[in-house]
Amino acid sequence: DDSKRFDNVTYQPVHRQLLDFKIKNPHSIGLWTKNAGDPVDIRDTVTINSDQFSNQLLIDTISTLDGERIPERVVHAKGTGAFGYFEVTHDVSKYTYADVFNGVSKKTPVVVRFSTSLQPVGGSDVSREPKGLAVKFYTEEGNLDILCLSTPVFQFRDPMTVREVLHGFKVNPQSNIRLDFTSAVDLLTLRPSLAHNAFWVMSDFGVPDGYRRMDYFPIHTFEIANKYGETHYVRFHFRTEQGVAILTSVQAAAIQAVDLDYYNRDLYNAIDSGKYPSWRLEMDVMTRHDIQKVDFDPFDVTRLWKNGTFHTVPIGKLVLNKNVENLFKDVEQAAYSPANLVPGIPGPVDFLFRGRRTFYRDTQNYRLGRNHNKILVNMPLYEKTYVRDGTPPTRLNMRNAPNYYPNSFHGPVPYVDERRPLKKLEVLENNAVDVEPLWYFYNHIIKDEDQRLRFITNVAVPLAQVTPPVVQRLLKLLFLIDEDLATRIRAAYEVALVAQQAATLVPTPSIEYPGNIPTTQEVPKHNTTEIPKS
Ligand code: HEM
Repeated sequence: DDSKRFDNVTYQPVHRQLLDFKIKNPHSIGLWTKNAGDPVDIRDTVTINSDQFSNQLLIDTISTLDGERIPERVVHAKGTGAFGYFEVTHDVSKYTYADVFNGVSKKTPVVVRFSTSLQPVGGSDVSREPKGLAVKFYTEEGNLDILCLSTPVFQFRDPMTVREVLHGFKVNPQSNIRLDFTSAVDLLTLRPSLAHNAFWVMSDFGVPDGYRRMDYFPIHTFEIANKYGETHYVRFHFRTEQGVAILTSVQAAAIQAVDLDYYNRDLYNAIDSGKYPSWRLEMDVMTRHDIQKVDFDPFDVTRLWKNGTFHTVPIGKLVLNKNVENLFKDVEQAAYSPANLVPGIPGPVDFLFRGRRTFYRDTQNYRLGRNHNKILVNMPLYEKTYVRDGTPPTRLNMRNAPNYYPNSFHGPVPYVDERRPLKKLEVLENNAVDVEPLWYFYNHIIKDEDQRLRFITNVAVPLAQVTPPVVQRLLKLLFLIDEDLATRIRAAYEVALVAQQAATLVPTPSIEYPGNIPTTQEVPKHNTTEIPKS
């Protein structure tokens, strides 16, 4: 028995997935059927020398294979997921009446998706870019989706900028080069709000050592409300209980050369071995009064809140204890939307968030179809709507219930949420770019000379690929931020240019094959030596 033979061999859980299946299912899981359910005859599984047009198995096989791909996510395309729960550890009822965060020790099931942000589906996990965590809480009051990045600041405040960033930072339309640094730096210097997030990404924080080893931030300032209708303004943070760990660019390059799935592997192995990763969820809180007094815009997603203006409140714990069963079912078809909020969490009020309310629905309608909330992984615990028909899955389509509202025939009815805040906050945002957070990052968030040196090298090395006028514009921007930073990057850039030139002088040490690739086979010559007559 195979499963016994491998008992003493140590495989990583990712390598023994099939063996684990076999151990769980000591016999075949059943008869193989065609797509409509009729059993497959073994003679139809081979088609050579047969009437292929009469072979429904062949037709089913090829036509479904042809349709296997759906559009990949326009961002955050590469990712993986897991199941788990969220447990409330502290009483936060004075801040929010959201059921999911009320009642110490209450557990809510979750499905999460971790992602890289700019990689295509088959890309590299240890690429230098923000990483994502999306959490879907299946609460009693509907799905709450909280989407986070590994950087505590975002790139821009105006949703209009998003397409330019994805075009400028993803693949070049002619050269097919992923992350063309000329377009990235060009855009960044013309839209300097992007620089703060870029500083985080180019620093040690840009390549964490696995999805388990980083903190995650929803970034936006959320409005939350308690049962008296009082509001607070909060920034949530998921703090890793595995400890923050980073990879240097050199380490990441070495890993990337052999393993594009380094993060996926680490997460799967950890969960499968019972080392369940967890994060503490906490929130930095300001009152309505506080936000009017501070000397910075607390809704600005491109900057951090200043110490002394808020207090931090622990909420609970996110624990992941189950690997997904099927990547397509549980991860690819998952539709996380920041607009999926619940009573007690009215949500962010800034302009970027308002944009995001529409984008995710729209992109998921395109990617998964208009009924994407009826796909298994996205289905809320309870749902009764007046939505009907459309592209499958429609599930029971509300059976024979009335399909218009209002009606006098006992269709679903709305409720009155008396706790809902009466006043709506209107926020106006400034379009100016403040370089102070960038100065602060370089001088205070970067803690020591080693970190500073790695940051400078990470910025300077790719600059050698960028056209000189664009580099000059970047150096000007850096001078506005901090003279020491700009001087050191300029010096490191000059070294990088020389190193790049030197690299072109050294021939690539590839191995030559003599002649063309053979496309015919030599007839082996037989030994014609005559056998001596005895
Ligand atoms: C204008 C701003 C933004 C736009 C237009 C945008 C757009 C998108 C789109 C189109 C997707 C793919 C969704 C899908 O196909 O299912 C996505 C995914 C994601 N976004 Fe954003 N995004 C923006 C800002 C942000 C911000 C501020 C955060 C976090 C603080 C964020 C976090 C994420 C995450 C974590 C995912 C991956 C979701 C998943 O795992 O399925 N995004 N975003």
